[in-house]
Amino acid sequence: MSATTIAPTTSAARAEGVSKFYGTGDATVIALKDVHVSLQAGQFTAIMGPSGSGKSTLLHMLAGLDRPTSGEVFLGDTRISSLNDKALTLLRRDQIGFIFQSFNLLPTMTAAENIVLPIRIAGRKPDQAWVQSIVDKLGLADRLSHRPTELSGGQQQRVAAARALASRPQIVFADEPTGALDSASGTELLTFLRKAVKELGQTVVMVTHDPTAASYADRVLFLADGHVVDEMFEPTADAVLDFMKHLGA
Ligand SMILES: Nc1ncnc2c1ncn2[C@@H]1O[C@H](COP(=O)(O)OP(=O)(O)OP(=O)(O)O)[C@@H](O)[C@H]1O
Repeated sequence: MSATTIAPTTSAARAEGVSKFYGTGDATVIALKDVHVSLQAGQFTAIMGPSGSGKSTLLHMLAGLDRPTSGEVFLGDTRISSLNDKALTLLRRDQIGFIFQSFNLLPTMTAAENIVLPIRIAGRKPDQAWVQSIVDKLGLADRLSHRPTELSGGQQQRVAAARALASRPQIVFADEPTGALDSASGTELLTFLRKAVKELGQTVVMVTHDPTAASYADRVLFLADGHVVDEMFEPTADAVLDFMKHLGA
């Protein structure tokens, strides 16, 4: 009988017994309750669930944008829930990429300047070959000298995606990244995120309402009432939609 080899897996981020309460007394809202989850490095994970189920709260906890009421959050081997504010700010700047629904580009800067801004702020030099490969994959090469107002929403979000990946972060968090995009621009962005994971070895975690967007992921986590209630690997849009109907979304 041959021995079974279990492939080693590395956790890019994990939550251990994470709860998050907002408010006090009768007004307390339980946004997350005892969540245990581990997100694999080199995977594309989508977080789905009905409105108010805790998706953004979980993303904010994992990304060190907010602190849990109880429980622990790790980025790789670093216990981020016990870092002070300054250390957490540096960790976010140096090791995490963010893509938000609203792009958050600086209007006075060109696309090229926006893309490398976090690296410049950190006092480092961009890896030009890496940045160029990201820009090429995103089809932004002929837009680099444009300012955000001279770009479409889809192009602005692709600049935001380039900025998120420019420093080769340990993990990229995307909160509803296609929420403000038309479907063609959304597809372009999702195709890029898929390639960033498959071809560039990046790790992406995305909150979305859209089953089609979730189908680009390797794994979907389903939240309901502040709990992770299920997960799906190699999701299809139809399977995700069916599951969301069960959750009453
Ligand atoms: N800063 C806050 N203060 C008070 N309650 C909050 C705060 N942030 C979130 N909540 C509450 O926590 C719960 C979870 O919110 P969260 O935004 O994480 O859900 P979500 O699944 O991302 O929702 P949506 O899909 O509508 O964006 C909700 O009941 C929400 O009203």
